[in-house]
Amino acid sequence: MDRLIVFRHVRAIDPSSALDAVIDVVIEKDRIVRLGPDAGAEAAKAEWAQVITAPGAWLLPGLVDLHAHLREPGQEYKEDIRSGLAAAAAGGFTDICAMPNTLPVNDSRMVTEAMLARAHEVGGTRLHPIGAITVGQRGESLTEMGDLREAGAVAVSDDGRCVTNSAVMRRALEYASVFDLPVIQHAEDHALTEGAQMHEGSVSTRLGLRGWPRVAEDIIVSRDLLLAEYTGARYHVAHASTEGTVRLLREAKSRGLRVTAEVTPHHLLLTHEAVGLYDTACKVNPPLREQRDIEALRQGLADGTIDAVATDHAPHATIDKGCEWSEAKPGMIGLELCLPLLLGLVAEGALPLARLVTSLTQAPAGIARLPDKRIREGARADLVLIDPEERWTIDASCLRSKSHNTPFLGRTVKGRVKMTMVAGNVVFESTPRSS
Ligand SMILES: NC(=O)N[C@@H](CC(=O)O)C(=O)O
Ligand SMILES: [Zn+2]
Repeated sequence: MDRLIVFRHVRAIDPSSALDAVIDVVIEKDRIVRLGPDAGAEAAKAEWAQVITAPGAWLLPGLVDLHAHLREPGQEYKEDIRSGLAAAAAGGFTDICAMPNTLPVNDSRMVTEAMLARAHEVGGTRLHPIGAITVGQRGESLTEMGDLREAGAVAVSDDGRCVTNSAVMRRALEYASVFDLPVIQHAEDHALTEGAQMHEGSVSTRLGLRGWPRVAEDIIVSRDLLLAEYTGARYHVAHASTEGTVRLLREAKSRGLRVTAEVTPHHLLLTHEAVGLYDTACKVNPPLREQRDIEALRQGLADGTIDAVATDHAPHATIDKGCEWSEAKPGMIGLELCLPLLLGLVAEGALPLARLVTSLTQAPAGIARLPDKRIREGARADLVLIDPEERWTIDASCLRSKSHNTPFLGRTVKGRVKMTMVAGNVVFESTPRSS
């Protein structure tokens, strides 16, 4: 018998289809076949139907992450494709894009194909590799972007490193546009951040750490916007962290440039004060900044200047973090915490729910040119069911990721992913509430 899943009386939220209503959603095989008030009443009577009645639950399109580090190949002790995809499914993601700073770097068809073959074996959440911009991420010669694209890469980036040479960046934008690939920049002028350990400000002064000033990001973003305008290419800013980046993007977009940007949950929620007394869980690139940056990033996300939320899920093992601050690797995990943390922002009134949903679904899908994320008849059944009321405390034992490097451990959040579905297949289902 073909698969038949019936969601009864769920609040379905899909801003791109102007949908926010309590309805039934019926899934046959891999597609949404019917939706509407009581549209599932008949189907629910079928003996083989799997009926999901979850009063108060929300049904959203499957989430898309433009920026995750899965560490395979090469650093599987931090994460691998299996654990990374399991974490993604538990976080409500049906599609994630994997950054190329693996070992070896994903700068070739061979690595892209190997990653995809592995993801295929594992199943569940879909993996979309991002190829490197330059060979070995060394910032010198361009990769074979046509090959990467043909093998399945959805974008190019040297993330972890910035393409600082203007001539290389210009050629990268020109070359990538031949293949309609967005160029994702990790905007950091390395000359200004040499030896830097955190945001340059009052906390870095107090702790005696060398600072990573905002302007190191702003300089690259402003130069890149000029190059994007000159070349007409698709340019995307990874993990925007400064007030200046938001201002520059707003101006560029007002003139119709084809530029996009993402922001991470941690840059929307934490300032440099979180570093406290050298808490290495808060060491991240770009660094946690100040309240005025948070305000600008939230405003930018709310008004669409920043298109997408991306996790920058950057797993690191205890050995990489349980050391002196200066030795600790930058990065924090995010796949399983993104949605509940940001639902907190919505609850506070700092972000409209519709913007949050769009920035985690339709917007990143569009940037990576993935199929639409929609809740409507005929759409692929990529869905996430959440209980918006469930309170839970973030604890290492409930994480699927191999690494637990996050400053949010111990924080109580409201809202939990109950089920994730990829093309009608349930790839994650939470155990029923124990209380
Ligand atoms: N964000 C980080 O602090 N670290 C990332 C690289 C990156 O995104 O810059 C990593 O790969 O660990
Ligand atoms: Zn980066």
